[in-house]
Amino acid sequence: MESYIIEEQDGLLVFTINREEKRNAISYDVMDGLEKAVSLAKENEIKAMMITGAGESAFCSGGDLSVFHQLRTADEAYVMLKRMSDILIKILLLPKPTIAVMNGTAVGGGCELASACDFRIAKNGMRAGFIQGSLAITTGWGGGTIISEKLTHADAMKMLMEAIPYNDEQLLQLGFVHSIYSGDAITAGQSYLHNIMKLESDVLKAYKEMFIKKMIHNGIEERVNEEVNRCAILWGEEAHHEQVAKFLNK
Ligand SMILES: CC[C@@H](C(=O)O)C(=O)SCCNC(=O)CCNC(=O)[C@H](O)C(C)(C)COP(=O)(O)OP(=O)(O)OC[C@H]1O[C@@H](n2cnc3c(N)ncnc32)[C@H](O)[C@@H]1OP(=O)(O)O
Repeated sequence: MESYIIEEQDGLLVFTINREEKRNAISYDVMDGLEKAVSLAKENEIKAMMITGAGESAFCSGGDLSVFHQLRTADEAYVMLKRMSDILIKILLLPKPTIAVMNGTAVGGGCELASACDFRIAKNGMRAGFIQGSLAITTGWGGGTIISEKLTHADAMKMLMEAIPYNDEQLLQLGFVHSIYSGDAITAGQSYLHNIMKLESDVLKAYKEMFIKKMIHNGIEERVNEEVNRCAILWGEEAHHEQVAKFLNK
């Protein structure tokens, strides 16, 4: 089975992580798919991009720990973290509206992926959190930097430093989630974007570029690189490997 699905519906490019049995963890194959999707999303007939996960249980459980646990040193981790951070930057700076439809649990890198999107909507009952701190690392795909641009200082810091999952209502209050839905993920995403999709592509592009300019002015790319470097160093420490081993051996 393919680890991702890319489909187009009336100008909306939908990317679905298709690894339900692994709670839609991000593997190297999923990274390939995201790179392909972002490139397809640039085509003229695409007005907006949606990212979601297969099934009812998880949006994305972050990096695939069973694979990434083999990366032991800072240098080894850096290559993986940098690649995924480049993907997040591409999503962030895509001159089209993007939405993460969080159809279930989003933790670790799953929250980072959602952060790169302009809008985040959550299925009722889901939970999400930047739990990286509990694994003795920081966010390492750029998500910490990105969310510090989008939430208030205190809310972003609380989410990163508490490193716990929050429920849907708490996520709404923190400003991480913009709407709570019930039912089918793709329908919910289409419904959220309904009015936006009525506008001309050039209008959407002009608005999105205002936000892109601000982020670039704020040095987003350089700051994300710093995040990747610092996470890579923590990744190489024994404290991180011990926490991951605990999850894998549970
Ligand atoms: C690596 C990048 C880094 C970053 O920079 O951000 C990160 O992403 S760090 C965060 C990594 N993610 C995690 O620590 C989350 C780990 N997963 C969980 O805590 C839980 O699985 C869940 C997401 C809360 C879901 O819980 P539940 O519904 O009870 O499912 P299970 O725990 O039983 O999992 C089912 C199945 O899936 C495997 N799984 C889940 N998450 C991952 C993952 N991230 N990587 C690899 N495999 C994962 C889990 O091991 C189970 O497999 P089987 O035992 O073979 O069925």
